[in-house]
Amino acid sequence: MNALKSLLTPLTSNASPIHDTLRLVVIGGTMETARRASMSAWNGFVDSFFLTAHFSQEDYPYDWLMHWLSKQPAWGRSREFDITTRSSNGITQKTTGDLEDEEEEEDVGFSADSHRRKRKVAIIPSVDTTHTIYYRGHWLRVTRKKRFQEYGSCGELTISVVARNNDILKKLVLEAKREYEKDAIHRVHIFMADTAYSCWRWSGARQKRPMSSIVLEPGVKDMILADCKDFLQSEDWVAWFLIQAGIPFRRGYLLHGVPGSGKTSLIHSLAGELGLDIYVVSLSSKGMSDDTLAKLMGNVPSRCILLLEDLDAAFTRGISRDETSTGAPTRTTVPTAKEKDENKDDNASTLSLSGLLNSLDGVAAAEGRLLFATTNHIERLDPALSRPGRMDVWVNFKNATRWQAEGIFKCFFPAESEPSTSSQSSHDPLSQENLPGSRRKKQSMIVPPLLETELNTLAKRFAESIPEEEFSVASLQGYLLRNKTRPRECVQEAAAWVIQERETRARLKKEKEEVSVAYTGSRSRTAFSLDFQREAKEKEVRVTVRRLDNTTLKLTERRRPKLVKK
Ligand SMILES: Nc1ncnc2c1ncn2[C@@H]1O[C@H](COP(=O)(O)OP(=O)(O)OP(=O)(O)O)[C@@H](O)[C@H]1O
Repeated sequence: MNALKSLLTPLTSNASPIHDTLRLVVIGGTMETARRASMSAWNGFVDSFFLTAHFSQEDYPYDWLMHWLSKQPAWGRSREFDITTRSSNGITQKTTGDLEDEEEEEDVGFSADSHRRKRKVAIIPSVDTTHTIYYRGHWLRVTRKKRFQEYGSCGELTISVVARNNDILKKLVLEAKREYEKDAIHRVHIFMADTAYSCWRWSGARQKRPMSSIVLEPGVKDMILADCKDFLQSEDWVAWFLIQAGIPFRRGYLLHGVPGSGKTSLIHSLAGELGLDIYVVSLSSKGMSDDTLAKLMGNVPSRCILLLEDLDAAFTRGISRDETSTGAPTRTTVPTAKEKDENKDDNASTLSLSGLLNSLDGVAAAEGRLLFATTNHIERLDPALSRPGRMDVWVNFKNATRWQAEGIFKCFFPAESEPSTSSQSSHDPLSQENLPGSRRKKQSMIVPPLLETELNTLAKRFAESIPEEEFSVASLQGYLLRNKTRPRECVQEAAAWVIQERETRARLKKEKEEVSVAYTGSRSRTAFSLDFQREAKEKEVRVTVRRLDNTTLKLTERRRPKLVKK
């Protein structure tokens, strides 16, 4: 205080306007500094009572909390908000009833106007706005933020609460998790490998597909499902014992066979049945390398399905293998820095087979996850990759048998129970009982339900028109989809469709052969022209040398190269 007085005395002794102004500046500045200091001290004091939790969009708890918040009325009453049709987690954010209408639900597509996909609209409070929500006797301060990173922005949620310890935040997270899982029970989450940053990106949540909608030869589905369940239910001590004994605790399934036979569909269906997320890696994707794959494998959660898609495509894109290798994982074929540099330009996959085997066999792989690999060309796979221990269960997917044709027909048309029989849910996944509300209503409006006896007869007749193992289930599904409102006509026209399909295939095959011949011809012409250019270049060099040699001889001859057709 004395110091302030001594500072002000020279000013007060002189009453000129300049001095008055200076005096005001000094007093004002001092007061503002004091105010700021006291405010920050107060904030610091108040903040010392707050517990704050941060949730990053890159991790699951963020999704749980966003889902929980979307159900809080205070969150929906925000006065500054974003309107979006995208939900961060595949589970629609329910913030307000104003923009929602049960009839407006996203339609998956069985109605005549299914091309007009309707979207749900959600309201999410804008970033950097703070909301106060009352929860179990505490006031939560919730703020949504955006954090900028090297590869784009990432959402963040901050929740502060005045409490003695973090019990209340733990309760909140657990409750949010439970609610999220309850609502996500009908969905399978899919994560795709991002090779650029060696991490997993959430790519969407799909509606679970009932196992009954996958039509495979009797026993196949049950066998795989039982095997997966058996593996997942292994007691922890079994896993521990096996790992200690050096025995790999993992299970690999190789699904191979013709395209469109249900390999991917079966995996999605199994994921739904087992309540697992799917992590998908395409080994031939750009930028895939041994290191990237190892990092990705290390970041897969222990309970999930890891799907290696189109295993054979990775080979055609140049997975290399040391010829002397025995199949045991080694690092000998890891591309050198020079090789990597050469590949950098086209960003191609530099994954080696040894790198792949290392990743599959590595420590991170032995955590009880299910590995599924699919291929259309099993003959192209290295035996080391598909040997038992890496791929324990092999399933061959063939073109549709008559039995499958009958099954897929029944999946397509709704069945109505016979008046006399008790109401019984048919195995049909699209049957009235198995469809969600609005979709069930719409389908029964456009497809008149068939009595079960008629459906069985039609399905049998349809199967009789389909040749054994000639068409994929996907192509039969395409035909049924085109006729989804006319089951009877669909059966009558099936034989004609088969003939038409055969003709189309023959025509396409012929066209392909012609293109291939033309391509081979043009390639040989190109090869010839390249040979010519190379030879011309060599001659030119020789002539140039001669010129240099003959400078004194004054020889300036330039010969044309001879054309040699190889
Ligand atoms: N066995 C099946 N049961 C039911 N639907 C099937 C079956 N096979 C194929 N489909 C249908 O055909 C379509 C393609 O199937 P899917 O993608 O599972 O085949 P895929 O064998 O994985 O093919 P690709 O090898 O080309 O990846 C899907 O819409 C699926 O519903």
